[in-house]
Amino acid sequence: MDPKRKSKVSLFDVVDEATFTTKLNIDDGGTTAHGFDCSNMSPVNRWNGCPYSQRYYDMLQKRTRLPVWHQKREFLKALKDNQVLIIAGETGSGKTTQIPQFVLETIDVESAYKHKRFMVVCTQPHRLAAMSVSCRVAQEMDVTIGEEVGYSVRLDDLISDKTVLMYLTDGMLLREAINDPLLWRYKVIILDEANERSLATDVLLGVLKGVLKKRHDLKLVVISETHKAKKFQNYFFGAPLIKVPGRLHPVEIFYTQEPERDYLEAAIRTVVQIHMCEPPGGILVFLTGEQEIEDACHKITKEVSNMGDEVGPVKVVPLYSTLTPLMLNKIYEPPPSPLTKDGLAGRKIVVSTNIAETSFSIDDIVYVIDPGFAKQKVYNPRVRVESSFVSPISKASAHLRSGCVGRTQRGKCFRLYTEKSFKNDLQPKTYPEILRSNIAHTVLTLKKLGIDDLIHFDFMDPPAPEALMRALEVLNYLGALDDNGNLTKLGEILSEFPLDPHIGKMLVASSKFNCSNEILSISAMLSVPNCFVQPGKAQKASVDKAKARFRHIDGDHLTLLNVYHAYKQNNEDESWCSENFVNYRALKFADNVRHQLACIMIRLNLKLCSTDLNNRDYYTNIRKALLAGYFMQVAHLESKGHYLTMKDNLVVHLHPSNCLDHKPEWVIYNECVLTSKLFIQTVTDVRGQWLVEIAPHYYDLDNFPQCEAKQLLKKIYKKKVETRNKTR
Ligand SMILES: Nc1ncnc2c1ncn2[C@@H]1O[C@H](COP(=O)(O)OP(=O)(O)OP(=O)(O)O)[C@@H](O)[C@H]1O
Repeated sequence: MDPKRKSKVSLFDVVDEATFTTKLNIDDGGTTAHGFDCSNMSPVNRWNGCPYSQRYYDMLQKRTRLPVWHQKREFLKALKDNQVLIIAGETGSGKTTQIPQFVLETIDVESAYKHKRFMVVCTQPHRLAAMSVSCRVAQEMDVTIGEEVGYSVRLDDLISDKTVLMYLTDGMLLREAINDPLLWRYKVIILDEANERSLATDVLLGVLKGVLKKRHDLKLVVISETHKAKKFQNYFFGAPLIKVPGRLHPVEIFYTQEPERDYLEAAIRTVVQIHMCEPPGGILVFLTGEQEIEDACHKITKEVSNMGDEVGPVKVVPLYSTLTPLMLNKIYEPPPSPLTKDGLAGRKIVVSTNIAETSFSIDDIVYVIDPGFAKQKVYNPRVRVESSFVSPISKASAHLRSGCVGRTQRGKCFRLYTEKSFKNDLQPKTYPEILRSNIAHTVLTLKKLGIDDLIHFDFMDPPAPEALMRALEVLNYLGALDDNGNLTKLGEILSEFPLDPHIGKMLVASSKFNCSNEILSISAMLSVPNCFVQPGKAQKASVDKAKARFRHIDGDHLTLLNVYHAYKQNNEDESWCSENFVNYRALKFADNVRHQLACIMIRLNLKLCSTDLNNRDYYTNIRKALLAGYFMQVAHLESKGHYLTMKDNLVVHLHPSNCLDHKPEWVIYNECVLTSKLFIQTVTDVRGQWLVEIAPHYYDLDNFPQCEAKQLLKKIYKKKVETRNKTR
């Protein structure tokens, strides 16, 4: 080992803050603006033995101005004295980037490398946050991303055996616990944004509570927004709480006089008004989804450019979870310069989903526009379908949004709803994901972790008994759990896929149906929200024409397969994508997902194979494999012209976006969406006899409600018996 790497610091010895540089702006007494003594800092990076770069010093100077720096000593002392610690603070105080680095200072470099363990992990609810924060922290530590600092997210990671700090999604840590139940690789676990209460965070909390009892050397730091910190304190037996001040300047809140009829139009109008009338400063607009955000960015840019020299230039930046870290960096860039020397100031406008409420803090934002809506995932256990709805946000969410300004200067928040509506209509808080999600995959993970007594598992907020029962039932029908609720061999396999168990089942079945290559592509395409670009109304006809080129008359899954094949045949070419209105980034992402899923299949010894394209069973085999995963999401065309879902008997309609050229008697579907009616989306034509062939245990007529489909299935069963008798 490089002797320069040697450190005398052992775990939880508080490192003296006197580790700074003379290259900082130091006052005469050798201290920084915060009074730290910088005179005896080593000029060599203890992690890689290299001299620090100038960028390191520049960043360090900024870091020392973050509110959390004032509490470094207090934090390290509390961490030394306690097994669990709760940190609460407003967004932008430096928790995500600095706390893990403070913890690292307590780690002995030599033993870190000797034991080849990741010492510190910090979880994030969003993959984009994990990827981007790790890059930022690698820069702050003056090391290469993927070496000393890395990330691990679903289907992607960048780590090495040198990694000592890893940012990862909470779901990934949960998966790690499957193979390493006591998480021996970690010395300190930091659960960041715990207040978001993602499904995986909630399960992790329960799992970690158990691990902490068995591993007294493990430390846990839970980072939360101030209002929810008390709940974490209570959950962890009164663990100490450190409050970090965040917002330092007042924020004025404005409401509309009357409710807005069209929140999107109102948001764009408000952006333009602010840009025309308010002093310089960035604008953050909250909208609900990727397509809406892209449209809004387009419209804002157009409206501002129509105004010519009357206003300064704008840089409009989207922010949503499927961006790449490189694209995300734009949110931190400065506003555009004035067009001429004496021209009007430029402005940065970030248009984001609610991901910006907690996961990203952008310092130069002065104005927030909050239309009061967000896309929420809701699971209906009765019909076993998870859907996304645009719904009003909670008061807690509105508070977080207004908290995105005011840290570096005074700010303004424009709520596009009335004060009365804020007071009377918004519910106090957003319900944790565990109370509104399909928990089948979570139950599978818990079973794999050896947690059988789910009723008594220490959930912070236990899921509804109906949701739990539904999850157990679904897993039983899929063959992942036996009738006693124990994990089967297939369940073990399905738990290896970081995906909904229906997709896992489809992948496993696809090897038997000789079409796993195709099902891999379809599964990957299902993991991206929209593979087509949807520009404004003007181009709708051209987009529809382009889409028609990929259309497969038997359904949307096969159309997705056609899009993927065309993308590969055209050498993943970006300009081909834009000519055909195919979302290049989405396809690139899907391709990566496909690669990762293929690796899992190879590891599990599942055959990668295809039926010959000229064989007439090519598409039939694919449709059968789809049904093997989705046999619980089937609808039948009733004589009255609508569809009825199997067993639940819900009246549904084919979504107008479907690619079918006919109304099949039976269809499988991926989602149910409620707009003007209840629609089924992403549908494919299947045959009635396949239902009884592939899922006879589910289509057992003794347990089937009366409906037209039951009569048909009876006939199919009868015919099957007759054919069998004939062939005997
Ligand atoms: N990738 C990045 N590029 C530039 N600046 C960044 C980046 N990531 C974070 N920052 C800046 O670092 C500072 C600290 O951010 P940090 O995320 O640690 O705060 P936080 O208290 O954890 O806030 P949040 O709750 O929003 O995550 C902020 O000024 C932020 O703007």
